[in-house]
Amino acid sequence: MLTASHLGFRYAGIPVLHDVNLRAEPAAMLAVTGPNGSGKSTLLHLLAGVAQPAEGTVTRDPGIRVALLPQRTADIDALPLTVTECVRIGRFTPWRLPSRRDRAVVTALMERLDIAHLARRRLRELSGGQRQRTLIAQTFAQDAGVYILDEPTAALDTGSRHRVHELLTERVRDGAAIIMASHDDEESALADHTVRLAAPESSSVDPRGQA
Ligand SMILES: Nc1ncnc2c1ncn2[C@@H]1O[C@H](COP(=O)(O)OP(=O)(O)OP(=O)(O)O)[C@@H](O)[C@H]1O
Repeated sequence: MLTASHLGFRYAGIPVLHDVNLRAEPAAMLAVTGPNGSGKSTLLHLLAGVAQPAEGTVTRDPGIRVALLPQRTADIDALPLTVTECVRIGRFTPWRLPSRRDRAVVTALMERLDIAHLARRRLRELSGGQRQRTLIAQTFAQDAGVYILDEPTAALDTGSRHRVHELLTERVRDGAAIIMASHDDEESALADHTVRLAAPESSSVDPRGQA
């Protein structure tokens, strides 16, 4: 579904990723792990196509839809969106009004992620975990073939975490590919495969880690 070959990336000449190779298969989950600063978010941006690699290639199957849940989404807080409007963006098609199915998908996800009671609240009025659940709902509203998730449950309590994990497992069962950055060993254990990124060069943490 999505393949990365010999990926390399630098910020202002400083190398972050070197020779990273991975493949996202249908009906499988891939965990991306590694210490802070090892380049997990950078790698996910390259895979989603929001940044271009300095070396190597990312290839996606023709027609495949890729949904990205970034770690930092400060821009969206500036918009005066309600929770429902934010989730509905996941179904957004500019040339038509939301269909009955769009509304049903949005409602079901809001109930699943326990944000239905917040429907009319603005994003900036939410707690960190409520906001994260809203953005997860927006991502899963997209009916994508590949979901790229950057530490999706980092801000969530145990109950919410389990809800998200159930959703991930279901999407995989339905044939999606999931690529997920995570610091949590229990969460990474849900994955079928793991890519571990090496510690940044200035750090002495786990120098064996190699993608
Ligand atoms: N926009 C940027 N400009 C310059 N350097 C950056 C930029 N974004 C990230 N970096 C640097 O690139 C390296 C990798 O960052 P990245 O956010 O990809 O790591 P990460 O593994 O996702 O970290 P964390 O676990 O803390 O989320 C870090 O050293 C970081 O300081």
